[in-house]
Amino acid sequence: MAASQTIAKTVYAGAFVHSISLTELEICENGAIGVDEAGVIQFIERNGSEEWKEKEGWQSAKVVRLDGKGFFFPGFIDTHTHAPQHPNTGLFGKTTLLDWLSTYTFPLEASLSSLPKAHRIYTNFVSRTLSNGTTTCAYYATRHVPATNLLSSICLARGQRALVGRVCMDSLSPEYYRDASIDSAVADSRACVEYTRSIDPTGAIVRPIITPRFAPSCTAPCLAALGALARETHSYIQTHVSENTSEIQLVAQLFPESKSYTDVYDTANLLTEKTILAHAIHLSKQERDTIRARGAKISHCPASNTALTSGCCRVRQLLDEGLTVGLGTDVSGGFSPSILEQVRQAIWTSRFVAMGDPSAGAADGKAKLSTAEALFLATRGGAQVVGLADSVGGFEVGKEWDAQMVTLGEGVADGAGEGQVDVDAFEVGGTSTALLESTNVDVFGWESSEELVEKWVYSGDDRNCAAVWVRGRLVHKRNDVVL
Ligand SMILES: Nc1nc2[nH]cnc2c(=O)[nH]1
Ligand SMILES: [Zn+2]
Repeated sequence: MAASQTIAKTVYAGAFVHSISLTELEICENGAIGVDEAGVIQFIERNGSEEWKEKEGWQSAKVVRLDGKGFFFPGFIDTHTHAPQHPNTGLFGKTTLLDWLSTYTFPLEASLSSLPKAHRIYTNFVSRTLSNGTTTCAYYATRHVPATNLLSSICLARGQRALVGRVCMDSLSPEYYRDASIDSAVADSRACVEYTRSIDPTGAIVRPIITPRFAPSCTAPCLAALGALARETHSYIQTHVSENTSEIQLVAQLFPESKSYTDVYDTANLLTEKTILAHAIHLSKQERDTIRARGAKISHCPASNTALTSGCCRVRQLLDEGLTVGLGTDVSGGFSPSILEQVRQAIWTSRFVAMGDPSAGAADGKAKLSTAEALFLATRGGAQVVGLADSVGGFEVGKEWDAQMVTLGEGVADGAGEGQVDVDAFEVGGTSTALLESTNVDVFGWESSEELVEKWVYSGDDRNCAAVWVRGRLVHKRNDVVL
């Protein structure tokens, strides 16, 4: 499924679900969404209306009909992940951030000096994120220019929207995996920006992102040079902030002149409206105020934060204070490439905060995120974080068709019917192996639409992701699906 396929005018008919505010989902049981040849939504009809059949030019449109249990849902947006770390997914033992980096992460990333190895990992990871419904991804690559450029090319060829960043690190990292100088770090980053712009001049699919790994990996002059490069090239910026308490202490030692971790980045002009800050768990009020004032955005990475025991991010507080938040898988600190998994994990983390996590202070009943709120972060919130709020994240006329088709299986066979059950009258069989294998979500037929969404969130996975489109192009399809 290459990005070069031509798109037919298409009507997506059936149920659709999307966020209409932080707290509200629209669940339309019988809709029709018309998408033109440019992948742009031209009309949305609700309540079984078929007025579109009278619209000029739409009579011969292709129709993708979703019958049975399921719905169209906006593509997920992963606001922070590390493609080269994918082979380590699930491998972290009992480490915390700093020993995890030196034990697991730096050796693997360094090995992507081998382009064939990078090719194998990146093609697999892009397929994996697409098959989980991720239509946009903010990727860290490694410090290697050829492998970083390869990741940009793969995203473009597969049609996945991506921000792709060459990782900069001129300090404290091992000798075998370090930028030789500030000049080379800047020159190599510039080369990656230029390459990405050369293969996708409008940035419709891939865009470059300046990527200082995190403050401990960069000297102050290197951070400042990267801030200047981002300004000069009008680029996005991504980095990590305030993930782990030992890391915060290390930053205080390395940058004694700075008021805080956030201030290190602010001094280097790295906090802009186009900045994505991953984790942001232990920020002070002053730091949060600075981030908001600069318009920088936050990627909440709940699975990673728990896996590396970094802490419980108080997302409710960030939202209440007006910060912009999306979700990130942070593979391989995070153990899953799925944003649906992050939706669950974000809800869980918020419940730990609500119950009174020791690092989060007193219990806070208001902290709990609802399913609708977590799905907002996964779609519209993410779109705000990566600068695409006008084009993706929800279904409106004028937005682009970045969507996934969620199917929830045929339903569990109704052997018993209603009323009295005579145990002896039933065969002691079981649900078919085929059904067990095809979905993890058991649907009995009496669930409301709202309950089907809840079931998908709590027990769904990539088996429920039947097809995925970016800008109207089909970029993933489950094998059994005929469109
Ligand atoms: N989670 C995470 N935090 C980091 N801080 C610096 N590098 C990394 C990384 O690769 N993953
Ligand atoms: Zn990360």
